[in-house]
Amino acid sequence: MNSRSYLQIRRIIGVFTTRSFTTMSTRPFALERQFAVSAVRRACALTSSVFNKLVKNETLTKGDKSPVTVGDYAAQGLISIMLKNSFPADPIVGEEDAGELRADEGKVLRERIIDLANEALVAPRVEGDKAEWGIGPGQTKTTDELLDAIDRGNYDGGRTGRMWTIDPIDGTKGFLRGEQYAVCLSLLVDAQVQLGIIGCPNLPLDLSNPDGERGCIFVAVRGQGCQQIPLSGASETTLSMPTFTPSSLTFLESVEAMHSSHSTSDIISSIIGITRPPIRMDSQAKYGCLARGDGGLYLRMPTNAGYREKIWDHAPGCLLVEEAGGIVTDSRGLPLDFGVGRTLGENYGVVAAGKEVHAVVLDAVQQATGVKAKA
Ligand SMILES: Nc1ncnc2c1ncn2[C@@H]1O[C@H](COP(=O)(O)O)[C@@H](O)[C@H]1OP(=O)(O)O
Ligand SMILES: [Mg+2]
Repeated sequence: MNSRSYLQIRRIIGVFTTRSFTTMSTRPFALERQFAVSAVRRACALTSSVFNKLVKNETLTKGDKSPVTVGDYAAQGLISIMLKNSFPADPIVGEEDAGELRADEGKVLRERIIDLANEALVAPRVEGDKAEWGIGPGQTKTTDELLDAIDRGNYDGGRTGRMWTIDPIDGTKGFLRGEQYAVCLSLLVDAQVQLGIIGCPNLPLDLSNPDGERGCIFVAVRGQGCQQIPLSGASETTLSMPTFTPSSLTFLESVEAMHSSHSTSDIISSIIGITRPPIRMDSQAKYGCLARGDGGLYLRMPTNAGYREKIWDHAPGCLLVEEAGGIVTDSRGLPLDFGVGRTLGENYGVVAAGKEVHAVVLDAVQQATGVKAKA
């Protein structure tokens, strides 16, 4: 075969495989999933670049959170621009708004953010990326376009319709320490999470081998299982939670005791008979780890009854665990309600575990906290 006819055959195969993926797929939310993987992959590259440029190579004064601020705004802007091009009618509940950046004092931050967002937007397209999503060479945006995109995250949420949630850098303290953080995105339809995805650039593929390969995306579509996709480009695997007995559980919990009460978890632990020390980790990476079988239990016990958990902090992770076979409720045993608005409403914490142990854990949570079961 001469090289010309070989190229023609390759082109035909290429066209056929692309079409079969995009138009012949009848799976619900197939395009949204393809989009979300692309957006989160790009945002993970952006946040890793922020870490390498602004955290690793600069001497920060203690408590300087500006790299997180830059990364947060740039990643939300990037995902929001992609959403505007892909699903222009869908509103967004995002963590950030551009108010501070529009003021004169925001000029330096603003310039850094525009540069980083544009760098991420113009990166070459990889398999699965579509030019019409506003990505690839030449797709730079102006300052106003980017600020407007960030501000599209101001939707109030609610019980009806489609909406996306974005948490561009969840686990900011972990991000600054060079530990775990996550880029989180979800699609809700009538207050039900239909698609959840979190990118964890620093997460070991195998927690028992912390020096091994790092970086993955967890993605779930309702009714279609939960998958882990290595950021290296290796093929995805479907996750399912193994069966645990109560005493063989290990807790996953926040590093920050202000975010989840370590002392309440200790009491629950001793009621259940758990002897292993907890795995402490920042961000929704905990939900991804739970879904793939690490630990068997994630508890988030309120430290402050007045704090309102945000929907972008739980919607993606919750679906990952449910699609891997687990159960996620609050301390009353009720499903998390994503239809209240931007928050989950009153704070009853989170109890996420395998279906065999969830009832036992919930009972221990209620004994320890005095929260009553509600039908
Ligand atoms: N008092 C609190 N209780 C629970 N979560 C909190 C509290 N304060 C902040 N958070 C949120 O905890 C999340 C990180 O959780 P984790 O410790 O599991 O990594 C962040 O999204 C952070 O929100 P925010 O980004 O608005 O500060
Ligand atoms: Mg968060």
